[in-house]
Order: sequence, then structure tokens, then C-alpha cells
Amino acid sequence: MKALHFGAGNIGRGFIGLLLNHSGYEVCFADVVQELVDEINRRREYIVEMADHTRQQIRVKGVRAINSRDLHTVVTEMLDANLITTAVGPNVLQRIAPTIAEGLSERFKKNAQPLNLIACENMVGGSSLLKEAVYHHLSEADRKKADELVGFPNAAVDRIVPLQKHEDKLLVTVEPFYEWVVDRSAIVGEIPDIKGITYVDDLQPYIERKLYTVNTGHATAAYLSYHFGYQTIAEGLQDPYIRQVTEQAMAETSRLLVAKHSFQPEQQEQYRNKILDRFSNPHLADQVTRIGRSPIRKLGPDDRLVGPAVQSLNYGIIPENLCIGIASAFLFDYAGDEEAVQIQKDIKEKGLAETVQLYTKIKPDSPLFPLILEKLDDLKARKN
Ligand SMILES: NC(=O)c1ccc[n+]([C@@H]2O[C@H](COP(=O)([O-])OP(=O)(O)OC[C@H]3O[C@@H](n4cnc5c(N)ncnc54)[C@H](O)[C@@H]3O)[C@@H](O)[C@H]2O)c1
Ligand SMILES: O=P(O)(O)OC[C@@H](O)[C@@H](O)[C@H](O)[C@H](O)CO
Repeated sequence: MKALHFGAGNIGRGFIGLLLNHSGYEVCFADVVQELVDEINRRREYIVEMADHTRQQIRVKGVRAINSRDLHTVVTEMLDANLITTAVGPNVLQRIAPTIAEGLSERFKKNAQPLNLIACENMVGGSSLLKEAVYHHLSEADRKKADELVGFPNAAVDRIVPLQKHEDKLLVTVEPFYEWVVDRSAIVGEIPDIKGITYVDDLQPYIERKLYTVNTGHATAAYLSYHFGYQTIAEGLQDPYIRQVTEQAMAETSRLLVAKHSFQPEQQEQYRNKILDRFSNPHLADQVTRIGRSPIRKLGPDDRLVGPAVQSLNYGIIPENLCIGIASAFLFDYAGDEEAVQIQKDIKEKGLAETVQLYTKIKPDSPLFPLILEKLDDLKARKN
């Protein structure tokens, strides 16, 4: 069994590649960083280290890599692949779609075996988005074949993997916890036997629970921590104000998730507490600039902050603390992040109110709009 995995980064090596390898798959990574591709091919193995007191090291053996810009090689690898996975970032799915479409077209000429493509990105409907982008590049005849032979099951992936700074360029330190949930109903052919995947018939509750609890809390804590001058999330969460807003924002999304998906309130509380402990893992130094990366994406209408805030209103919840999280994202003026720079430029040129509307798509007549602006003033005042 062969898996082609796009993105040999932190989640690619530290989570998806590891689980595929340990389930007996021959893993081939596709990445754009030639140095990384060369290093994987030179060593054919790497180490995943647990961020806990054990510092357990797991060796991932027999892997190889290709450059995903090398169309011919990617297409060749796709001809006999049994599974394709991605962990490249939501914004990159559009970029790999033409290559995947070309690979499918060639594959259909030689191989009528089913194939599943699982996008392991932090978003609702990642594989569906990939499907739409791939279909855009397929002929009508190939779309029909793809309808029959190719599955794009959505997934939720959870494992905190911070930025890596090791002498060993392939070593990845990861938290011990992980969860990989996949929509079984969208699989074509046999269900891939991967140790560590939980298959469900309806992914929506699981992806919303993950994105709107883990990532909502993470983003809220990260943007507030950045604003108040903390480097890592663990440091930020020691600040009583940041801790309180983060906990309350996660409590607001829990109320939404309980109302919308009938999760049990007690289970949801346990889930939140475990997540808060994971954020404060003393064996990880997770930079707030990583967690806050790509603020335009994170402020999107369906993403971790605005998504649950807007939906909360439908259930009679006024998400005061989520609005603090949203407001704090507009204060993320980190020069090392293109999207943060763009937001700050827009604030200067268009003003705050127009910029909030531009990225969140929240209209001025929504009760959330004045709340966000009020929280912005409050956050600025608290710093002075
Ligand atoms: N790090 C985490 O804690 C975590 C946890 C769960 C989910 N995720 C999600 O996983 C995805 C990857 O995150 P990450 O933290 O591993 O980021 P990362 O930057 O470490 O890895 C992304 C990799 O994709 C590669 N890449 C970029 N463009 C590419 C292309 N066109 N073709 C092939 N490879 C390409 C990059 O070179 C990089 O190696 C994101 O969607 C993220 O939200 C991350
Ligand atoms: O990867 P992003 O940019 O969508 O979000 C940053 C972090 O919140 C995220 O990577 C978490 O560490 C991860 O989602 C935990 O499972």
C-alpha cells in the first residue's frame, strides 16, 4: 500500500506520515522545499519525539520524498498510489489542485482502482474544497470517472506541533495527544486501515467541535498574548485576564456546540479542560506568532472566531468573549506575517470599522459589529 502525502512539514512528518507509516503504508512525501526533499531521501527516515517527560523517540523508517513542483514525478507517483493525504495549509490546496487533476487524468487511463484524497487541514470541508479545485481542472469525462473512483472524505486533525528548531532538520517534537477523524460516508472502495483514524458517518459535529474549541481557544489566547507582549501561549495563559477570556470564549463555543450538535455539557467541559492543559504543556514552546499565523484566514466567516460567533446568535448566545478574540486579531501587527501586515495596512487606509467588515463579513447592523469595536477600544486601553 502506498500513500502520497503533500506537505512534509510539522503535521506531515509529525502526525500523518507517522500514522501512515506505522499502519504499513509506504510513505512518499511531496513538498516544495528541495532541501527537505533531499534530506528525507538521503536518510530515508526521521524521528518523532514526544513532548512529555518521557521524551520518547519514534523512528519513522523507509520514507522518501519528491518535489511537488515536478509534475511528471507527482503524476507517476499517483498512478499506483492507494491513498493521497495533504497537510499543506488551507490556502495551498488550490495550488496543488492542477497537479492532482493531471495525476488523476493519467491514472484513469491505466488504473481503475478507487482512490481517496484526505485533506488534513484546519478548516471545515478541506477535502470538499480540494475536490472542487481539482474538478475545476478535469475534463467532463474525467469528472465522471472521478465521481465513480475517487473519494474526498473530509477530516478533522488534532495534534499540537509547534515550529521546530533542532540541529536534526527532520526531527519533529509533537504533543503525545492526537485525534484524526474521517468521514467514512465519503470513502470510495475499501475503508483505509489506518491505526489512529476514527471513522464517523457525519463529520460536521467533530470538525466544528475541534475547530471551534481547540482552534478558537488557541487563536484567542495567541492574539491576546501577542497584544500583551507574551512570546508563547503557555506564558500568555498565566496572565489571569488572558486565561479568563480564553476559557470564556471556549465556554461560549461549547454552549453553541451543545445546542447545535447535542454534545453533553459535562463531556464538553472535560474536553475544554484537557485542551487548556495541552496549551500549557511545559514541554512545548509554542510561539503565539505561529498560532496566530494567517489572521485573514482565521478571521474568515466560517473559521474559528467569526464562524462560532455568528452562529451563536442563532442560539441566543451573545458571544462577548469571542468578540474579544476577534478584536484581538486586528491588533496582531506582527511584521513577519504577510496577512497581518495586510490587515494593518487596511486599517490605516480604510479605517478600523471598514476593515473589520471586510475580513469578517459581519455587517454593521449585526449586534456583533459594535461589540467587536467596543472590545478593540477596551483592549487598547488595557495596554496603556
Ligand atoms: N501544526 C499543528 O499544530 C497543526 C495541527 C493540526 C492541523 N494543522 C494543519 O496542518 C496543515 C499544515 O500545518 P503545519 O503546521 O504542518 O505547517 P508546516 O508549514 O510545518 O507544513 C506545511 C508544509 O507544506 C509544504 N508546502 C507548501 N506548499 C506546498 C505545495 N505546493 N506542495 C507541497 N507541499 C507544500 C511546506 O513546504 C511545508 O513543509 C495546516 O493546514 C494546519 O492548519 C497543523
Ligand atoms: O494551523 P492553523 O494556522 O490553522 O492554527 C494554528 C494552531 O491553532 C493549530 O496549528 C493547532 O496547533 C492545531 O490545530 C492543534 O490541533
